[in-house]
Amino acid sequence: MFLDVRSLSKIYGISCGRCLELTGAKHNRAICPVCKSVVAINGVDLTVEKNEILGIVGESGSGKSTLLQLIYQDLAATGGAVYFNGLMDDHGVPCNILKAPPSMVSRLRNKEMSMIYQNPRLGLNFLFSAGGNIAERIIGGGERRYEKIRSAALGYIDRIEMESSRIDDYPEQFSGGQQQRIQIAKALSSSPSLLLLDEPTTGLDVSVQARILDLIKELQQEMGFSMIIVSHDLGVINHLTDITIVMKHGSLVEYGLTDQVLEDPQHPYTQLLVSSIL
Ligand SMILES: Nc1ncnc2c1ncn2[C@@H]1O[C@H](COP(=O)(O)OP(=O)(O)OP(=O)(O)O)[C@@H](O)[C@H]1O
Repeated sequence: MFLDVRSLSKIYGISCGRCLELTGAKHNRAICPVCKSVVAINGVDLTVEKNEILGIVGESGSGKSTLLQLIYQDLAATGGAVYFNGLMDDHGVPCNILKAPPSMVSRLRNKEMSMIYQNPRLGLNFLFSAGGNIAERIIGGGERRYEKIRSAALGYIDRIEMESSRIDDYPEQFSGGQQQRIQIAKALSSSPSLLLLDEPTTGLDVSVQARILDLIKELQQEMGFSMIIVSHDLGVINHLTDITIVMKHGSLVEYGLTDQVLEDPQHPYTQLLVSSIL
């Protein structure tokens, strides 16, 4: 198994010890009735295989972004485990990366996993040029030779269909769609095996959205990484993903092949979501 997430939880607040059992989709609430903590993620289990694309949908506040941030370790989890790409600890036991030493976590974040955020300001350093942003990640992945870094950065600029003459321009000088493409180039420049995308095209013009989604799909097929994508848009989920999970109040209410989830939704929330686009 490439990515194995087990009983993952994130609680904001003091937590009384009963928060997980008293919240989630089955109780139709994310706020613990005893201590009022917010349970953003409640015992989530999921797996992703190599080259597989998992989609996450769910209403606003259901925990989609938090789930990605826990896997990428932008946020610290309250409980649970994440196993990644067969990584073992010093004793030859599968390594829960949530408890891995900082050196391993930084290697995972700088090389093995990449995140593309809805807001380019979270994924790009606006004080660096487009090329500088890509170079930063290539250097983080271990490359130190200037010529190699520059030519790799130019290669990625070309791959996202941008003029090479713009490599020294700053993020501020690009449109929203171009900034997202630079984020994609930066994220992929370390050749990650897992790409996490949090609403990467929300807020962009529909034609720009379509081109960026096609680009992501092409690059995924070419480079063969696994992907987890959060989207409000079932069209995006249908176009890109193999497997879909549906979240509500921090827990999974549906989990299956995307075709099945969209054609024959089982949970009332998913039925509502699907019927709203028909
Ligand atoms: N710092 C925080 N303190 C308290 N609660 C938080 C904090 N950050 C997030 N939450 C809560 O965690 C829950 C999950 O938030 P999250 O951003 O993951 O939802 P989402 O499904 O991505 O929503 P959206 O689709 O609106 O982006 C929400 O109830 C949110 O209010």
